[in-house]
Amino acid sequence: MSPVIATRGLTKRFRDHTAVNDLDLAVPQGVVYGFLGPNGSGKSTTMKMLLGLTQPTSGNIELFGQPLTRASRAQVLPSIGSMIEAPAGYGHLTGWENMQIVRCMLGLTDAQIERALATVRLTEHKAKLVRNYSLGMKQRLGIAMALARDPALLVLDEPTNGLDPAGIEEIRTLLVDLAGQGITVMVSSHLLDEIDKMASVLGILSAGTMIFQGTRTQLFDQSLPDLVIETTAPSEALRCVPGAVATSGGIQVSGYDKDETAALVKRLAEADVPIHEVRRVHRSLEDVFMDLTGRGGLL
Ligand SMILES: Nc1ncnc2c1ncn2[C@@H]1O[C@H](COP(=O)(O)OP(=O)(O)OP(=O)(O)O)[C@@H](O)[C@H]1O
Repeated sequence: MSPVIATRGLTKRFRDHTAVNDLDLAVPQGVVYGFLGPNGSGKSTTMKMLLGLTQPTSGNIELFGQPLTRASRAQVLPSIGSMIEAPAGYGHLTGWENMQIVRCMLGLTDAQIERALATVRLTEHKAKLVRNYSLGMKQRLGIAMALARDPALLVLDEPTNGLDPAGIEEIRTLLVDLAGQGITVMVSSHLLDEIDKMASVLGILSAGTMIFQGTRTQLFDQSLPDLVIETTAPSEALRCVPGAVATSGGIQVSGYDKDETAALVKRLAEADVPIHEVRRVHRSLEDVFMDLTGRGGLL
């Protein structure tokens, strides 16, 4: 199946600054795609280009297998719900009144509005003024606005921004549910933790460039956990293993694959270094990111 979003060489320059550089996105159907990167890495700019809100400097965009052009825009965009930057909503109107504006603009029915509010669990708060909503409720109203048109694709820019852990969990559950119903969800965040728990495919941006795209497992596969070798003779072991560092009870070394590990163990054994244990260090996704970004860190 062709991806719901596919870009080739997507690039956006603002004067002499390249905000998005040669991006090849591939967002499969029916997944939560986590679009991750630090502030200023180009996530919003990319999403705006996908929605036809800003023109790429170069490159191509395909949505639902169709090139995004001026001519195809009117056909394709109604299938996409979006929330870019701060959630929409007039504070002096109620949630319901805000949704009515969306209904009128998009020519929707009251039933669609009711359903969207129910999906984000705002039905019982729909008569409240939006300025009295919590941040989480405002975010959910923004998502309801994006959902009202029954989109096949949702594009959400930082929908968990500023939420407390319970609010994040609520949005996470909602987005995973929507993907379960076949809606493709592209969601950006600058926080690794928020994305990791909901996305099955990750795209990671750093300074406008995609440094990784794939599943979480593929991400882990790209990174080799450090090896820890327990020995009672760390000084001898260090002499045999260039680049190793001493740890309590042994030495630690990075970048050894399976074959290299076997050769290393053989070398240590031949040098009569007593080996009590050889193990991989447990790694968090955060560690893997650190590796990818050259220990400079992503976030
Ligand atoms: N209209 C614009 N004119 C000039 N530069 C811009 C414009 N929009 C974005 N930029 C620059 O492009 C880069 C990428 O910005 P963008 O907002 O896409 O990043 P982001 O990853 O979404 O970050 P954030 O989470 O902070 O919004 C930044 O350096 C930003 O200053």
